[in-house]
Amino acid sequence: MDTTIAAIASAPGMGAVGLIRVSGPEAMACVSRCLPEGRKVEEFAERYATLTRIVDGDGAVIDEALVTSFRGPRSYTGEDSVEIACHGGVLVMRRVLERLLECGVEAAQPGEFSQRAFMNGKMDLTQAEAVMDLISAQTDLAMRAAHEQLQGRLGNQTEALRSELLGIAAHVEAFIDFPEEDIDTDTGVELSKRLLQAAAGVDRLLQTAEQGRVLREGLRTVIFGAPNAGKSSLLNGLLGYERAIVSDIEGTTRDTVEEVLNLKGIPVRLIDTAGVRHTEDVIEQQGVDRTRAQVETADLILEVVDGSQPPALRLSEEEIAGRHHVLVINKSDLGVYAAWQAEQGVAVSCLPGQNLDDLVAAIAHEISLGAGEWGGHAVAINARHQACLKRARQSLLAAEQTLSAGEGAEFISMDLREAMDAVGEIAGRIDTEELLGEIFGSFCIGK
Ligand SMILES: Nc1nc2c(c(=O)[nH]1)N(C=O)[C@@H](CNc1ccc(C(=O)N[C@@H](CCC(=O)O)C(=O)O)cc1)CN2
Ligand SMILES: Nc1nc2c(ncn2[C@@H]2O[C@H](COP(=O)(O)OP(=O)(O)OP(=O)(O)O)[C@@H](O)[C@H]2O)c(=O)[nH]1
Ligand SMILES: [Mg+2]
Repeated sequence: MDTTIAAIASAPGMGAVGLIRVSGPEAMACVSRCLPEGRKVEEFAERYATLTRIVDGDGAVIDEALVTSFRGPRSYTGEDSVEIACHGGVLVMRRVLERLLECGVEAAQPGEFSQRAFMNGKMDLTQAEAVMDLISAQTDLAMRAAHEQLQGRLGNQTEALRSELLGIAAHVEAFIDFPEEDIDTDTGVELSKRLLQAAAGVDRLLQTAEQGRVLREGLRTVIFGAPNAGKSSLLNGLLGYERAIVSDIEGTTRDTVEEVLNLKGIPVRLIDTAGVRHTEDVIEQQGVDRTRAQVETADLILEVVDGSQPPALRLSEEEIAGRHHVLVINKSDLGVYAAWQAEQGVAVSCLPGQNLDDLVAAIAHEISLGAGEWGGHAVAINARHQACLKRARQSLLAAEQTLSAGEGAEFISMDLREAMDAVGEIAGRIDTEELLGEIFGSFCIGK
């Protein structure tokens, strides 16, 4: 962290304005070297944009830019920082960055600005993660969840939990200091109650894992069915534009086609697949294999059938057991074949101009949208938080069992310490560089 780093912070590619970020002890000095003779960032009004030229080593102009300085600790990273808002040309930004590298800065690693902000106590780990969630959010609901986390909601909850555990541990440890004293019945009952309450708190957080995963990654929704059932037509109908090729030739879709649909705030990753049938065509067969693989990992299966025809190939009972599954009886405009009437499904038509509201409602129902389960939670944890919380729960339950079994306080204390470590890890009480590197390494450059 004694180096000075720089990166393009705006999206890759051309834009009206491009932002280059510089952070570290030499940020102002390095940027000053890129300015015309006599101009110094140190003399610019701090936190105000100043118009200046950026020049190369020979004094030739690279660009005209707005430069803003932030003196640490009052900056995003907590270090001295400078932002250069230059023209958003790919070449312009690259030239400015190259000039900075000549002037002594190093190219930032992915997530390095946020990692520094974390190291300098500007944000906890859940907030740093929330920054990335916010950037990658695809729906309002996902954005709101990221915002809650960025405000410190999850970090505050886990830190409160940790401090409760610390309180319990202090109580338990008092008995270790006086080995002749056993934990008396009243204290044992009280401690046990507090341990179980803490475990219940952990459980409540764990229950938001599924929602968190879907908000971050989207609900993997696979459109399955025989060739010509109208799967690609359904994809297009739900999206509201012609994403996939539709034709009356069986086997039109060969590879999977994926697009995100915003379904009442939930990002739904719709995956159109190749129609499943027996085929001698090796390429089509590969498509069919891909379809089968997609079905196995789907969060939701939309099984599309041609309702104007008698039932043929269907997913088996075993294949849909315990899965979110909606039967879509398509081509209802041609009349629904009698055998389908008895089935639990949604009759639709994917001809252009038809509305698919009934299907959207059925999907929403299937994933419990109607029950107000979405968006009601203040937090939605990610996979890393989930792993920490599972460890914490296990240790808490172990501590409670040790207590109930009347075993020594030092054993309870050990379990509690493990639980505290696991909970503390969520907000970033981690002492290995490696783990941090792994987390921040998945961020984007310039963040
Ligand atoms: N130009 C620009 N826009 C940006 C960012 C940025 O870094 N630069 N952000 C980056 O992601 C986000 C805003 N987040 C920020 C958070 C804190 C500070 C900051 O300077 N904090 C100081 C001062 C606080 C204050 O003045 O109240 C501090 O915490 O001490 C800056 C940006 C979105 N927009
Ligand atoms: N009448 C009617 N025709 C439909 C409907 N939906 C799709 N079709 C027609 O059915 C044919 C097949 O549609 P696709 O969407 O390509 O079918 P698919 O299931 O994707 O087929 P494959 O990609 O070959 O597996 C096309 O000619 C569509 O226009 C519908 O609701 N009503
Ligand atoms: Mg198709």
